[in-house]
Amino acid sequence: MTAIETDGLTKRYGDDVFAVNELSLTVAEGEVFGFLGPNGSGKSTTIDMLLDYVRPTAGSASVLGYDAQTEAEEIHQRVGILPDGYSLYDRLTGRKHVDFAISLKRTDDDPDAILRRVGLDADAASRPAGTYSKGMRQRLALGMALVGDPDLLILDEPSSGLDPDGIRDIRELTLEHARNGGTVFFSSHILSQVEAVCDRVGILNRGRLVAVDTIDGLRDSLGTGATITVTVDEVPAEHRLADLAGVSGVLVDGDEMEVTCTDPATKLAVLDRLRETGTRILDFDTNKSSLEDLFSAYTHGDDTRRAIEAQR
Ligand SMILES: Nc1ncnc2c1ncn2[C@@H]1O[C@H](COP(=O)(O)OP(=O)(O)OP(=O)(O)O)[C@@H](O)[C@H]1O
Repeated sequence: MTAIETDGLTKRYGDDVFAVNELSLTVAEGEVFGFLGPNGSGKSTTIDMLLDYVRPTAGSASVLGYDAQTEAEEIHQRVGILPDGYSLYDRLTGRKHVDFAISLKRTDDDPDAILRRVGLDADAASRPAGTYSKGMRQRLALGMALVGDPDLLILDEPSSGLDPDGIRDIRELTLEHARNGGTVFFSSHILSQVEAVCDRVGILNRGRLVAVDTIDGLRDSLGTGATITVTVDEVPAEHRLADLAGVSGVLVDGDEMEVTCTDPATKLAVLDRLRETGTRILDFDTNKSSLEDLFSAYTHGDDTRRAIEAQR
C-alpha cells in the first residue's frame, strides 16, 4: 500500500492562481519523503488537500489507502500532523494539550511519556502553553502529532523556531518513526535537515512538481556532481576548462576558480589543465553539490545556468 498517492491534484484560486498544479506523486509506506519548495510553491496547500482541509479543484488524493475527500475521518485517525502555523491554547498546560489530542484520537497514550519524548519535562508539562518559548511550543505541537503512534507523520516546517538541539531532536524522532515502520512526509526549507533524514525528495515550484528522486539521483540528473574550487596565483586568460569533457560550469571569483564537474574523475583533469597553462595552484578544495545547489538549479534553473555561461 502507498502512504500517499495524488493524481493530477490541482487547487486553483480565482482564474489564475494555481496554488497546486496537476501534482502526481507517490510516497511509499515506510519512506521519509522530503517535500521542498520556495515560499508560496504550494506545499501547505498540498498537505491541506491530503487532509481535506482544502478541497481540490481537480484530481484526487489518497492517504494510507483512504480517499482524502470521502474518508477524511479515517485519515485523521491514522495521521499525525504538525501543521505550519498551528495554534495552541495559551491558558492550557502542555499536558492538557496532549490529553486533548489523546481524547480526539481515542488512544491510551501516557501524556507525560509523550512530552518527555519531545523534550518537555514534568515542570513544563504543568505550565500553561502561554509561558512556553517558541521552541517549546513547537515541541508540544510535535508531541500532539505523535499521539496514537500514527502510521503517517506529516511535518510542515517542523524546525521552525527550534535551536540546534531541537533540530537534532526532530531529526532523531523522524528517523525513529521510520525505523518503527512509519512514514514521514517532511516539508521544509531547511535543506540540510531534509538531506539528513529523507530517502527521496520532491521539489515543488509554482505549484508544479519539478523533480522527484533521491538526492544522489537529482545530482546525477542535473549533472551537478561535484565542484572543485582552485585558488591560483593568477587566473589564466585562456584556460578552456569548459571544453573538458565532464565539466559543466566554471565560475571565477578573484583568484578562485570554481569548476562544476559531472564526473568526479574530471577534477584531476581540471588541475592538469591549469598546470599546463603554467598557472600556480595555491590550494584546492572539493565538495559534492549541496542540496541548496540542487534546489536552486530546479527552482531558478535557467538563471543559474545563464550566470555560469556568462562567466565562461
Ligand atoms: N486561500 C487562498 N486564496 C488565494 N491564494 C491562496 C490561498 N491559499 C494559498 N494561496 C496561494 O497559493 C500559493 C501556494 O501557497 P502555499 O501556502 O500552499 O505555499 P507554501 O509552499 O506552503 O508556502 P510557504 O513555504 O510560504 O508556507 C501561494 O501563491 C498562495 O498565495
